[in-house]
Amino acid sequence: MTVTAQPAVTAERETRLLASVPTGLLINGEWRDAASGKTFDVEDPATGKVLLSIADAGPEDGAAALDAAAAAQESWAKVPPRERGEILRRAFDMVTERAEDFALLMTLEMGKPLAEARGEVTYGAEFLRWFSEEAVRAFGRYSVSPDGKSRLLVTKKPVGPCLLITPWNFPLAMATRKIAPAVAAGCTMVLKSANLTPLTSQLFAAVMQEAGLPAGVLNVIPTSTAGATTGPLIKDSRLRKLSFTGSTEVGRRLLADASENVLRTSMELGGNAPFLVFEDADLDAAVTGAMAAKLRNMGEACTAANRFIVHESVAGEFAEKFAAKMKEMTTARGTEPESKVGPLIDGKSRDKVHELVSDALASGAKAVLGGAPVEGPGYFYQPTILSGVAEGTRILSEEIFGPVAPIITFSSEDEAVRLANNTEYGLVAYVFTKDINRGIRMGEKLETGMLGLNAGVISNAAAPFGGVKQSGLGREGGLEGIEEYLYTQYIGIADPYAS
Ligand SMILES: NC(=O)c1ccc[n+]([C@@H]2O[C@H](COP(=O)([O-])OP(=O)(O)OC[C@H]3O[C@@H](n4cnc5c(N)ncnc54)[C@H](O)[C@@H]3O)[C@@H](O)[C@H]2O)c1
Ligand SMILES: O=CCCC(=O)O
Repeated sequence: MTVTAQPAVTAERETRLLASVPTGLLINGEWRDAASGKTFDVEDPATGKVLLSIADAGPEDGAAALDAAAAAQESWAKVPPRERGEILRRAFDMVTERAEDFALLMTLEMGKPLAEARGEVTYGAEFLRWFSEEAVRAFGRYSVSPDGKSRLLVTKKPVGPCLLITPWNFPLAMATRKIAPAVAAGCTMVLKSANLTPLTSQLFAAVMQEAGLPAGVLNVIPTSTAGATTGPLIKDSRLRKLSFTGSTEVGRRLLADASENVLRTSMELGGNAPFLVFEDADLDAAVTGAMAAKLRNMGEACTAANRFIVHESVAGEFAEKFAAKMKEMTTARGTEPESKVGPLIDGKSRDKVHELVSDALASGAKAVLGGAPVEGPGYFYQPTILSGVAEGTRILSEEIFGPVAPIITFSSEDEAVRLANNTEYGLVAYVFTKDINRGIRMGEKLETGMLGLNAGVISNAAAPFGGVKQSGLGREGGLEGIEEYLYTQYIGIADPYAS
């Protein structure tokens, strides 16, 4: 495996890369037009220019994709686990070899700075490597019943055809985090990629084909009509699982739809992460962590720190040091070498960010830095810090999804915990303290699926990613990730000594 050097970004390279992206639907191993012949445009959020038009799946295409997945399920489940793992391992090598292509494509369609996109390639590819290793470890067990009169054989089997729905913010990693464990477990799939960033999934699906994935195992249906195209699939009895990553609002609706067939579901939903800085924290480390937890992906991450809850004795110094670092962050198209903060995904998202900031300012908060959209083309927003944000302000209860850090203060550990848990979300929390006992106590008291202790980014293919409360159900990655695509079957065996 060779990792490519970092070639310069030129208009020709962009054009060549875009020309290599399949623009059709992938159904039963073939790229084809939508039955309606319709296409939709994918835009560069930094310039508003159309990058590519791709096939726009409708209900008929969705049905064809599920037909293919259902038809391939039985034979795919019989493919030896080692072979499934080897396909994933080849895909890992191929994505790594084409890292620069994947990174540039993500920067073009999603906006993140190229350096961050490279980071996502590493992160996203790691799910392929991790699950290539997990494919051969879906162990069951054999035991003697407590009364000794029978034997218990417990096996793991693939759940069957899955519908995977992914968001726009991590175009590669959110796809590989679902596809890799499904492949490892022996499930077939229909992937509905995000309509704002479908291109990375298109290229990745082509890589999976090249890596040897049989026809029908992965079917890809980008669409501009998500509900109409995937709704019938969720109600089709051949579908056995829905794995969704996206907003809590949409997840809640899909869960209701999935209840009709009592579908197995995984839900990776929204977050409202608290970032706690205690009075004994190493403030420089806390600021480094805050920069990562806030500005990774321009704040467009479910794991983004949404509320900075800082002890009153260090809040002023923390805000000052944080602002000094934030000031160094240049907003520019992600392909520009100086870019540290790319554009937000679209005008609607930027308006929502500004609405939350304006509401906080009107409620008495102070802008330590920023506080407005960036003039000119693209959906850029100034890196922003707000201090003196009052409890109950909207910005503390809604996902910001932008480079904005509201600071609220506390005076006791109990108050910090109360503020942190005061949300319907429960994805991740960050805690900065030098007191290890306090760190452990926070792990016990904070209602989140994940905790970063003196760390601002904890995403890792080897770790179980997921939330509690309205942040979702199930886990992706880690030892747990493959379990989401397996069901347990128990076979009771009569006493082998009975005559
Ligand atoms: N917990 C996690 O792991 C995680 C990871 C990334 C993003 N997110 C969350 O995702 C959200 C941002 O992503 P988004 O704006 O793409 O979310 P979204 O809920 O709007 O869309 C997510 C996906 O669902 C599709 N969709 C929308 N309506 C649908 C419907 N009726 N039927 C079927 N599919 C439908 C979209 O086209 C997209 O592919 C944030 O809330 C963020 O926190 C969570
Ligand atoms: O947006 C949420 C996913 C972020 C991650 O996997 O680190």
